[in-house]
Amino acid sequence: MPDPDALLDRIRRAARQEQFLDIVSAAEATRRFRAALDLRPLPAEMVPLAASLGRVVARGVAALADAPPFDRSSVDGFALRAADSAGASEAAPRRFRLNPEVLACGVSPAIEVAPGSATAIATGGVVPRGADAVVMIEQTALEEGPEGPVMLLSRAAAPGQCIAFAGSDIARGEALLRPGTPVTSREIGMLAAAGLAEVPVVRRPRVAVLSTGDELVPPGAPLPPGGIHDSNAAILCAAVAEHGGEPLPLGIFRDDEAVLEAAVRRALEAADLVVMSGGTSKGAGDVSHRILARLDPPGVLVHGVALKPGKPLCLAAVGTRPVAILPGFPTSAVFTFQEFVVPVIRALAGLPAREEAEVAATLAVRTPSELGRTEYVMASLAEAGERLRAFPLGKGSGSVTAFSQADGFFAIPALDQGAEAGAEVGVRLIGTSRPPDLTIIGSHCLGLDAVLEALAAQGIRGRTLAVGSLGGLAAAKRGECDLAGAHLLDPASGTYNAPFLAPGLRLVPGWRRLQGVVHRRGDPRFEGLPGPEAIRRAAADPGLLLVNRNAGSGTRILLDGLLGGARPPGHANQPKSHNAVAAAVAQGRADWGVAIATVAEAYGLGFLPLADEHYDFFLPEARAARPAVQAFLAALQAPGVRARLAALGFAPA
Ligand SMILES: Nc1nc2c(c(=O)[nH]1)N[C@H]1C(S)=C(S)[C@@H](COP(=O)(O)OP(=O)(O)OC[C@H]3O[C@@H](n4cnc5c(N)ncnc54)[C@H](O)[C@@H]3O)O[C@H]1N2
Ligand code: MOO
Repeated sequence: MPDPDALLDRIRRAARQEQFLDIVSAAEATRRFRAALDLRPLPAEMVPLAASLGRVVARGVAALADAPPFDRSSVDGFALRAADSAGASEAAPRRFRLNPEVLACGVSPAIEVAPGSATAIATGGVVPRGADAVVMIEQTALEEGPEGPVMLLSRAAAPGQCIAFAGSDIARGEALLRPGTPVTSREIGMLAAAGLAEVPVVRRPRVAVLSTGDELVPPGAPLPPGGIHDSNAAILCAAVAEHGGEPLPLGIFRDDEAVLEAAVRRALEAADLVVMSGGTSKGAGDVSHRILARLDPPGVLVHGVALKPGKPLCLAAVGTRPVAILPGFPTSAVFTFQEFVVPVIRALAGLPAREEAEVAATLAVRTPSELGRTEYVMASLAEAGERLRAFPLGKGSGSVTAFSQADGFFAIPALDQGAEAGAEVGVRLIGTSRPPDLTIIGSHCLGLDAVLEALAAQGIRGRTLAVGSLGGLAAAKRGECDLAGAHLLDPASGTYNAPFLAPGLRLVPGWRRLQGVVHRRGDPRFEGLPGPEAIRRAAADPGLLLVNRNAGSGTRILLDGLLGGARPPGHANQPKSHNAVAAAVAQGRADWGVAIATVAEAYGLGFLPLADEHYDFFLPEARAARPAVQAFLAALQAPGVRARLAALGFAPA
């Protein structure tokens, strides 16, 4: 175990080199940020009842009216004096003179119920003076007497029977809502019943959201080479609204200090809080934090947090107005936003702290971590018997999907270099995701989406975790998934998947897909060659660059077999998906690779067939009876799914 002080010293020195001169812990960053801000809820404003949904009650709201507003009959029947009914029975019914009025809803009674009399009343009718009970119509009969109509009652009534008394539900002046209550449809119903047309709510904090970066284009606009869609602004604005704020999307700004400074100054005038993303690290274009030095004090409070994702986070205040510059990487941006900015928005919005839930899980694979930063690892959860298993998404800070698709995250402490497979981790849950009905781990295939969509239409939620064919097989053996998708070639027998079966596993046939060499159309070095011949020539041509695949993938096993030990240029470039291979070839970063026909076509690439491989599923016997698994097996055979698979280019197994 290294000496922690010496380690911290090393980390500080490294941080200085990185120019994060004052890197602090997450707790210290939070402390400094909060100390500089005024975190009381913003002032109240009155809004119409219908507009109060989702807002936060600013001050106590008292009822303006009783509910019900009068003593009200809760049945259809007759209002009478309970004392007159004493002794009534089927054998000896009591007789009541019927008063000449009928108290429908909304009718104000004119006739007092005198002893020995009764008045017909509807559910919701006003109980008339003199009456102290209502009897149900089913317990009565009517007849015509010598002095007019008579009601015969066959059961004695108790005083107060079938009457809802005025104010018994809501009493005028009663406190209905307390400050800090989020208004839902339930609160709105009570307020309406108590006569309120307007509600005092906390003014929503206005949060200006700016994206910076020359490469950014808004979603919907075509991507130029090197361009990226601005996803941060979209997720941040939506998250602002989710936590009681009002987003002000201010758009995308180039890495131009003067333009950005003017935008930040405008944002500070219009908003209660300013959130930027991008340009906070150390690149030449990273200008955002420099601007803050020129605004009103106290300025930058924190720049650099010993945290992953999120190291370059910059927290500042202009007066007591919070400014956060989030790292540009999407996972880093949204993670630091959730950790540091959401509590501030909620406080200003008058909302209570967010509820946080944590579950215990066993880590499925060894997870390395950078020394010196507390690393938060986004993970998916899968049920494995009694226990939950945590699978790190392994997508890194630049991923857009890591935070959005994770069930939660766990921490690896700053002084650890990783966590071992089998370690117990506490996973803090994100959002409202619950474990899926069906977990499929292994090699991902586009065809799987056709099956899972059919299941989704039946209300069955499937989840796929792409860990490669061998990873899926291992997970199936450990009983951590319902199915493992695989396309594993056994070179000795030339067959797929079956040779890899282990006790307790069953093989479910999936479909066949064509693997082949992908190249740019028209490239004379490939055009027209048979696949295996193309590989032999390409491997011998030093001018051609390969894009390989990751170890453990079925495609890599196939390619390794065909290369026969050769390591052509580009061999070390090993992305994890068919799409990455196709993109590298299409964009000219490589000249050839191996991928499936469906993907080659999607990228407009030339395709030279190599192998008709089988994509099947390993099914742990212990899971076979689960309804979601049975539904999956049925969907695999369904004509609609088969047709979709065929349309995508997948052949029957
Ligand atoms: N030499 C060093 N390089 C980097 C360091 C470092 O310490 N030394 N830190 C790394 C870490 S950690 C992070 S996190 C990132 C964050 O850098 P920036 O905040 O400066 O972000 P950018 O460089 O502007 O962008 C990074 C990345 O994210 C994409 N991006 C930016 N904005 C958006 C957006 N609105 N929507 C979607 N994607 C966005 C951008 O295109 C880049 O790909 O720096 C490391 N580098
Ligand atoms: O801290 Mo950065 O957010 O690792 O990727």
